[in-house]
Amino acid sequence: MSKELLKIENLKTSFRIKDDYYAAVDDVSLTVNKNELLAIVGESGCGKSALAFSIMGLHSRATIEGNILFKGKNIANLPPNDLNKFRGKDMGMIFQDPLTALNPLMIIGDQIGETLLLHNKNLSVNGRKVKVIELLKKVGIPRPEYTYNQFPHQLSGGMRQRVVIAMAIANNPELLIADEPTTALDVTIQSQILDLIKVLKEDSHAGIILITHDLGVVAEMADRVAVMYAGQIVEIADVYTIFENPLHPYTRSLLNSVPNSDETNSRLHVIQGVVPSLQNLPREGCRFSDRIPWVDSSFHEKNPVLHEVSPGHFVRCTCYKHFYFPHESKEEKQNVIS
Ligand SMILES: Nc1ncnc2c1ncn2[C@@H]1O[C@H](COP(=O)(O)OP(=O)(O)OP(=O)(O)O)[C@@H](O)[C@H]1O
Repeated sequence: MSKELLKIENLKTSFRIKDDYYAAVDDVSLTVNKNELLAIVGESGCGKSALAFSIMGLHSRATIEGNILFKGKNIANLPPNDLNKFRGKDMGMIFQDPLTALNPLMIIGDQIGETLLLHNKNLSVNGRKVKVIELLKKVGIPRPEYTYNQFPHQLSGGMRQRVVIAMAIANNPELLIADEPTTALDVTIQSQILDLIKVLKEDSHAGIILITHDLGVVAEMADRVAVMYAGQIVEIADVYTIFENPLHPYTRSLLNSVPNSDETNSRLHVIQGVVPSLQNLPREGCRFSDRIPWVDSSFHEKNPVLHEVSPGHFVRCTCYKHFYFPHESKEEKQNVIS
């Protein structure tokens, strides 16, 4: 049986702004296998959430082009009723902000119970309660019977995120999408939540898409990494390759902008500028070229495509062969990939 759980082909998600449509996700293709954690990284505004919401069918006003194949079935543009058969059952999502993901007027037990009921209409009231308590225990809530009757505002941020995870995994999804699940949490709680996601992967062999800014988390958790810039994947490879042999200037800039305790003398690189807004995104040529103006424009492709430079390692635009950091020594600059 195929290991492939999700296959996205040429996905384009566009938002209407005034009278025009602008693609926030532009020609993205990727796969997620069972028992695999694919991390998606990139600065704010690169299109990571737009991609996650497209997979879950959560955009109400966007146009979606391309294919989203879940176990071979194309779920792009399915009517909500058909999509609901997958959402919350085969596919679960952990959102960035647990407060907005929970209903403030409903006790925790009823919220999780409702998710169970949606996909298992025969579950008795008692059976549901037993299952909810089990789920609360599974996500590490210390007094599940007590928390069952609490409202979201009575819980700490970490506990709320655990509840959101319990909802996401209630129906044993085969695909779990976690969109910056620890952004709103302090560092100790962050690592507990990430450990929980790791355990879930080990226990259920689900495929997981983890969207994060945190490269430390990526190094620790991911099997493969997709680096997104301005709506496109600019590099994708297994986690070891991304950290040991990053090629795209954007990947290298991201990695080089993070302090590394092993290399106390190395200089950090500050990526110039910001991700352009949707209306100002360059739609032709290398989208990252404006942020590396010291690299000669002739080195960029006119229509950059993903090149497979080694099995499973794809890089967009041949400019990677000529990239160097301005602070690098002459020798290092000459050492660029030929
Ligand atoms: N509903 C919308 N209507 C118009 N533009 C949108 C909409 N949602 C997102 N965008 C724009 O699409 C682009 C990608 O946004 P997205 O939220 O996917 O980025 P992101 O990489 O997830 O950022 P963050 O890490 O901050 O969550 C941004 O320019 C954003 O302003």
